[in-house]
Amino acid sequence: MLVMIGYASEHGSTEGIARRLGDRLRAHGHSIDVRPLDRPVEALGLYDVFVLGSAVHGGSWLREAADFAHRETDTLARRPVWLFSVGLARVLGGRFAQAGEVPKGVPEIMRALGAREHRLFAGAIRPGHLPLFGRFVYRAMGGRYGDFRDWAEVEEWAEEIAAQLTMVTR
Ligand SMILES: Cc1cc2nc3c(=O)[nH]c(=O)nc-3n(C[C@H](O)[C@H](O)[C@H](O)COP(=O)(O)O)c2cc1C
Repeated sequence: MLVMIGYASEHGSTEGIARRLGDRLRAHGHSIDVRPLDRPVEALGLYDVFVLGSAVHGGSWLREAADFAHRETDTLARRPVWLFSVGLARVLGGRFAQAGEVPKGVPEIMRALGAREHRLFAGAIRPGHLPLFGRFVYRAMGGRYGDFRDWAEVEEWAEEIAAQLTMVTR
């Protein structure tokens, strides 16, 4: 299968997860293109399968990921699609978790594309990612800094997708 793994990543942690998913799926013999969603993708119709992910900012996907999903709905809806988000809600809990596991706009995208699943992965944050005032607010809300990505969980999900791909025919 020719699989496109598309990502929207402000500071690289979502890109890292996209690349790790790609490595695992490649090990199952699939051809993988890992591509940023803020650049044009040619010949989208050639892909058999899509895995699309975005960092979560302000409770939503980054604009380029949502724009891509809306712009390419016709093509994507004809293929198996898996979605993932990368955020800190689950890691930090409390007020951060109140926004929920599914970012704003993602349920609508799932429905429009007929996506098979949405996963929320833990991401990473450093003080330099936030403006000074943002750092102050983040600390006051009990926020912590670090790389919380759970690579075993990411690889497990890739294995689950790989298992389902054995049942996908073009
Ligand atoms: C400005 C900013 C806003 C963020 N807003 C949220 C949010 O609303 N919900 C959440 O779970 N994580 C939020 N995060 C955490 C990021 O989603 C997390 O750090 C993620 O790993 C970033 O991915 P990236 O490195 O690919 O950009 C925010 C981070 C930044 C820098």
